[in-house]
Amino acid sequence: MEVDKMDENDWKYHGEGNKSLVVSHVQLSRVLRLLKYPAEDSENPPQTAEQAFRQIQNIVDFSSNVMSSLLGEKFIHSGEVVKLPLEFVRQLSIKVQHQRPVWRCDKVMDIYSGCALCLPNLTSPGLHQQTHTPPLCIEIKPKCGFLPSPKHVSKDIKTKVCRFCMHQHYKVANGKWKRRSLYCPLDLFSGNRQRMHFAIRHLIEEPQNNFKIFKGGQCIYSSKEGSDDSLDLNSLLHHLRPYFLYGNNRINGHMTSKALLSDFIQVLVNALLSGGGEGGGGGGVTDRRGEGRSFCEASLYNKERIRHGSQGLPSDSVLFRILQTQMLDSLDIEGLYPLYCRVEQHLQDFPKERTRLQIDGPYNEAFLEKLQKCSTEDDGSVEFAAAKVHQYRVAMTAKDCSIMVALVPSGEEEDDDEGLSAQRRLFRPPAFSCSVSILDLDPKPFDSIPRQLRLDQKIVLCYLRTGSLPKGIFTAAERDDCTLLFHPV
Ligand SMILES: O=P(O)(O)O[C@@H]1[C@@H](OP(=O)(O)O)[C@H](OP(=O)(O)O)[C@H](O)[C@H](OP(=O)(O)O)[C@H]1OP(=O)(O)O
Ligand SMILES: Nc1ncnc2c1ncn2[C@@H]1O[C@H](COP(=O)(O)OP(=O)(O)OP(=O)(O)O)[C@@H](O)[C@H]1O
Repeated sequence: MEVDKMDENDWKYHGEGNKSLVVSHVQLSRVLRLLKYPAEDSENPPQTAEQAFRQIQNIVDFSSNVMSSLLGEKFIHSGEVVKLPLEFVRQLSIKVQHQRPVWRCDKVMDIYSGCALCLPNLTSPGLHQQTHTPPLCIEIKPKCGFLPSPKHVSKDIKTKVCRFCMHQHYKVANGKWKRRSLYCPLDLFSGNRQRMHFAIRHLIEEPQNNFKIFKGGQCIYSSKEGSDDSLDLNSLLHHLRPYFLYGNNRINGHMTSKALLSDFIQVLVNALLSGGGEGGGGGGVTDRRGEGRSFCEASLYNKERIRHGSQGLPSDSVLFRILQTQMLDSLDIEGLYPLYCRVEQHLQDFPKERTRLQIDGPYNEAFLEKLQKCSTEDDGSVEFAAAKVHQYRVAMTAKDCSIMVALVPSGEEEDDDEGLSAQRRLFRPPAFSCSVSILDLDPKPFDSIPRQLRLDQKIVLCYLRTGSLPKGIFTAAERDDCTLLFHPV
C-alpha cells in the first residue's frame, strides 16, 4: 500500500464503534481505522495533527507493549500509524457518510490530521486463498466475565448479577436498544461447553453490538442499532448451510435448522477454547474465581446443571487470557475511585508528576512493570494509587475488546460431489482451520474514571428499580432450551 497514491475508490466502509471508523481495502486484506470526533467539533478539530498522531501511536504502543504481553502475542495485531493525504481522507469521508448508521453520526470522522491506524483485515484473512469458500469470521464483544468481590462494593446486587445483565435494563430504559439481550458473559467465560453454547445462542438471538458475522469480509449478520427489525435468521442459516453440509445431524439428507445452528455454535465454542489455531487447547485449569463469582443470577442458564462439571477455561485460550486481564480490576470501580482521587489530587498539586507517573503513557515496558509489580498492600503512596489505576484501565480495555474468530473450511479440495462417497459426506463433521484475534485494545483515558463511577451507580439503581424477576416468566424447559425460532429454509 503506497500512502502517497491513495484512491478513495479502493476503500469501502467497513464498520465503526464509538471512537473510530474503519474502512477496508477492496482487494488487499487491510483496513484503515480513523479517529472520530464529536460532531460539534467538526469545524475545529479538538487536537492538532501531531496530537492525533501521538494518540494513534499510543494505541499501537499500548497494544504491542502492554496488552500483547497480558493477552498473548499470538492474538494481537497492533498495526502501524500511517500519514494519509488530506484530500484522500476528505473524499473518503464523503464517500462513506451515507453508509454510516444514523445513531453513530453524533461523531464525525477526523479529516484534519491525515493520521490513521493501518491493520490487517481480520474479516478477510489471507488464509482463504487456497480454498473456494470464503472464510466465516465471527466477532464477539464479550464484556466483563466476572462478579466483583463483596469486599469492595456497596450494593449486594453487584455480587449476584453481572454488570452486563444489569446494564441491559439501563440500555433498554434509555432507548439504546429495544429489547434486552439474554446473553450473559459469565456463561461465555465459564469454560463449560453447554453454558458457552447457551451464551452464544443468546448472542445470535439479540446481537446488539456484541456479535457480528462476516463472510468473505462482508458483514452478513448484525443488529441494526436502535431498530426493532427482526433479524434475518433464515438468511443467516442460508449462508451457513454450505459450511456445514457434512454434519452428523441430517435427517434424510436434510440438516435441520436447529442442527445447523448447533454445529455452527459448536465450532465457535471449539475455537474459543482452543489455543488460537496453533494446535489443541492446553489442559483445563481450575476456575480460581470460585463458584460464587462465576455465576450470574440473571442468567437463564439452569444453575443445577453447573454441578455437572465446570472444567474452567484452558490456560492458552483467548477467553482465559481476556478474563485474567479483566480481573486486574480487583477493587471494582467503588474501591478504585478513592485511589483515583488520590492521584488526581497529587496531579493538581504537582502537575509535572503526570509524566513520571505515566498517566498518559508512554505505554512501554516501564508502564507494564508498574502495573505488574504493584504491591498488594496500600502504603498510602501515590505510586501505589497510580499503579492500581493503571491496572484498572488495562482491565477496562479487556472488558471492552472484541474477539474475531476466523473459520476457514479445511480439506475442501476433496469435497467435489463425485469424489466422496455419500456415506462419508453424511457423517464427516465439518472441519475448519481457525484463527483467533483480539481487536480494539485502545488505552482508556485516566479521566474516564469518574464517568465510570457515575455510570455504575446509574446501572445499579436502574436495575434495582426495574430489573427483578426476569426468570419467573420462563418455564424450566424454556430456560434450558431457549431455542431460536426458525422457518424452514
Ligand atoms: O462503559 P460501557 O461498559 O458501556 O462500555 C462502552 C461501550 O458500550 P457498550 O456497553 O459495550 O455498548 C461503548 O460501545 P458502543 O459505543 O455502545 O458500541 C464503547 O466501546 C465505550 O468505549 P470508548 O469510550 O469508545 O472507549 C465503552 O466505554 P468504556 O467503559 O469501555 O470506556
Ligand atoms: N483489524 C480489523 N479487521 C477487520 N475489521 C475490523 C478491524 N478493526 C475493527 N474492525 C471492525 O470495525 C468495527 C469498529 O472497530 P473498533 O471496535 O475498533 O471501533 P471502536 O470505535 O474502537 O469501538 P468501541 O465502540 O468499542 O470504542 C469493529 O466492530 C469491527 O467490526
